[in-house]
Amino acid sequence: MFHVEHSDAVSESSGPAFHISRPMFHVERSSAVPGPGLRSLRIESLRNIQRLDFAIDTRTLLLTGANGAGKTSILEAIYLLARGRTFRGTKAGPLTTNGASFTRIEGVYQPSDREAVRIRYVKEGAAATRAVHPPLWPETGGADWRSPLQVKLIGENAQTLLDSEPSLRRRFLDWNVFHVEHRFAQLHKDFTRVLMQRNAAIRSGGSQRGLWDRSFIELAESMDRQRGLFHAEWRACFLDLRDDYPFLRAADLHYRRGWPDGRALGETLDSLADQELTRGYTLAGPSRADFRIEPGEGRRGFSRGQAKIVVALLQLAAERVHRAHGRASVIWLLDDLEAELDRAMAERLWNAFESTGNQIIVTRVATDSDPGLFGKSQSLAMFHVEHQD
Ligand SMILES: Nc1ncnc2c1ncn2[C@@H]1O[C@H](COP(=O)(O)OP(=O)(O)OP(=O)(O)O)[C@@H](O)[C@H]1O
Repeated sequence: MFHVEHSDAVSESSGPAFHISRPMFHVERSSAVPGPGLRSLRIESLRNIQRLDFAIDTRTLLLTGANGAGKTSILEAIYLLARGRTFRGTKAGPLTTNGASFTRIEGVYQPSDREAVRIRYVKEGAAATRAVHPPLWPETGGADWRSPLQVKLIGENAQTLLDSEPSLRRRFLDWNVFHVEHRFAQLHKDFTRVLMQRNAAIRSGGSQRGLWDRSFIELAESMDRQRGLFHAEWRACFLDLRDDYPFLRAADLHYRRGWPDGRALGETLDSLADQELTRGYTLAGPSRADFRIEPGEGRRGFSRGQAKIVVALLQLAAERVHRAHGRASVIWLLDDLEAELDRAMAERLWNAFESTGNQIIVTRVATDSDPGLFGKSQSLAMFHVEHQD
């Protein structure tokens, strides 16, 4: 089937100021049954979106519009459905539309292997709830890391991952480890509990510290094993993807476990005993783990655009690992993918995302009806998002 449709922008929202067009551009070059993906999205009172309701019948959804139109807010809505929290910092202000009392988002997601699920996120004041019908994993109550809807975001400042505090990278790493080995969540929880007890023992003089060391070391080694296994596969996928980007020719992805290689954790902790008493917390173990991209060839770092590519490749590599383990497919949320990239790089990266075969929701700053490099997609609907102040 091949179908291209152009139409003028028509308001589909009942809100006075927010508009999304009917598809301005619709292409279906494949007759394949649509794969897993979000089939519909309804938003009420999220940022500048008073009301929005639309169906998605393509693999790629392109949202175009001027700055501040509300494109990122649509990605945010999908992210809220998937993870129950926003990706924007507190600087973005309250997510509920000024003057409204609640935010409600509803989506229908079609997984690859079972009936469609309806996911609803509601936030009223400080309280937020998320519900999945029918519930898929009653035993976990739908804890967000096992949400039926999985998303991976390349957003504004994606580069922060590379130069932020190690805690952000640890969270990123652990999130990805969870999706290969679900039992990692419990391990992480148990470890955090023992770490807190051990830290409390250090702060109260250290005499009870040894009581926690055995379980601390056992849990630490299990966590390190899981992280190490994931890293080995992740690194292999990253090195494979890296070959398409000459500036990454000699780059590598290293994992640091949180204590020196070739040295037992118990021995390391013994050697740090006095320092721990002075500092008041545990100085070695998985809570000090990190990962690094070494640029190689004597380079000291990456430009902003290069760093964005690196982060995108880290996400693509993680997705390959998850796929190899039979995990549910993710939806890519790509916010202004082209920003900071030259045309050749943007095209290369876009091809890498498209070749995953997963659903992609991508935004583009544009006020015309040109789909740009996304126009070559196999299955694309383009909407224009508009907001009139
Ligand atoms: N609580 C709120 N109530 C009403 N409007 C809000 C609220 N929070 C944010 N906004 C507005 O909603 C809009 C959100 O824009 P968004 O970031 O989604 O736009 P965008 O199309 O992605 O823009 P850009 O291309 O510049 O990234 C902004 O204009 C912002 O001022």
